[in-house]
Amino acid sequence: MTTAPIEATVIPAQPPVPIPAQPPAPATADRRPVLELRGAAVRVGGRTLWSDVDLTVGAGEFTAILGPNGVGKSTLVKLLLGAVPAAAGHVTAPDPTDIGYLPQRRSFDPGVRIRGLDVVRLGLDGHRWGVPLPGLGRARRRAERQRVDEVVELVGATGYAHRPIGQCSGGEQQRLLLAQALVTRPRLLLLDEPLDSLDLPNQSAIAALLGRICHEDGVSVAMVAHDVNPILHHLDQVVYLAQGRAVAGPPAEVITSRTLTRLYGAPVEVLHTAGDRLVVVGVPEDRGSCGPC
Ligand SMILES: Nc1ncnc2c1ncn2[C@@H]1O[C@H](COP(=O)(O)OP(=O)(O)OP(=O)(O)O)[C@@H](O)[C@H]1O
Repeated sequence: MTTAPIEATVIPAQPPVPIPAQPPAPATADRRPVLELRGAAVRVGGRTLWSDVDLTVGAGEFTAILGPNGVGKSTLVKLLLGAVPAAAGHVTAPDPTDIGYLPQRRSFDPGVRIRGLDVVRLGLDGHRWGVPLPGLGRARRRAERQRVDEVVELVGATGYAHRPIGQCSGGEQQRLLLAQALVTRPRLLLLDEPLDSLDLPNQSAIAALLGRICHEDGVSVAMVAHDVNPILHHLDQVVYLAQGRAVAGPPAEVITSRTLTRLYGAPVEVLHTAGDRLVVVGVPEDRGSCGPC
């Protein structure tokens, strides 16, 4: 039996991160799902990680991908990127050029001299998933510079974006990589544990920023998280993977003793601590787990 690290902590209020003006939303918003899984399954290394997964994410929805270590959360992200094939079922996701992706635990060696600004710009012209802004020559370069500055300001990284990224802290690097994922104005942001190297105030600030990107700018966000609490109040839904299956829905319906007990097939208790934070107690060891969850 292990305890999921969904701890109680008081998070100080953060100044709002400014969001630059975005193009106005179309009068007739597209109501089709941005991504959809129906009866989906994945296999890696000859083993089925999970199967029968149903998930629908609409435009501007914030979804957390939760579950114990090794259950296949990152593999779900790779499936949505088209980097891993579905072993069964149907998967609908945007074209990779319409997805912003922040991989798990990416960090730069202290000796890396490339500036933060240039790392962000790689999202436009050098990154695997990046596409150039329309236009040619000087006008295009000006538009790119403007967009890079805009997105660096959006993530609150203006103060250190001119420094070599190797000399930025883990949290600063994480903000610059988030800017890189956002720079092409993707329809879908796929983030693999983006709050990992951040302290609690920064977790709170990035969670609020992601909430605004979803709900004000209409970008869909699907984010792998080990601790749901920093993002809980911004989420529209969670998909909780365990024991080779998944349950998806609003957090208040999924992160409950009843739902998680059914999913794990063993008694699991969800506690509400001071500050309305959630702690999941009694999670059984998952056979595919790399450690306690
Ligand atoms: N290419 C591969 N070949 C064989 N096994 C793989 C491959 N990729 C992933 N796995 C295994 O699949 C399982 C799921 O991996 P994945 O990274 O998706 O888990 P996760 O839920 O994101 O884990 P964590 O929370 O620890 O990051 C793990 O046991 C991992 O070792």
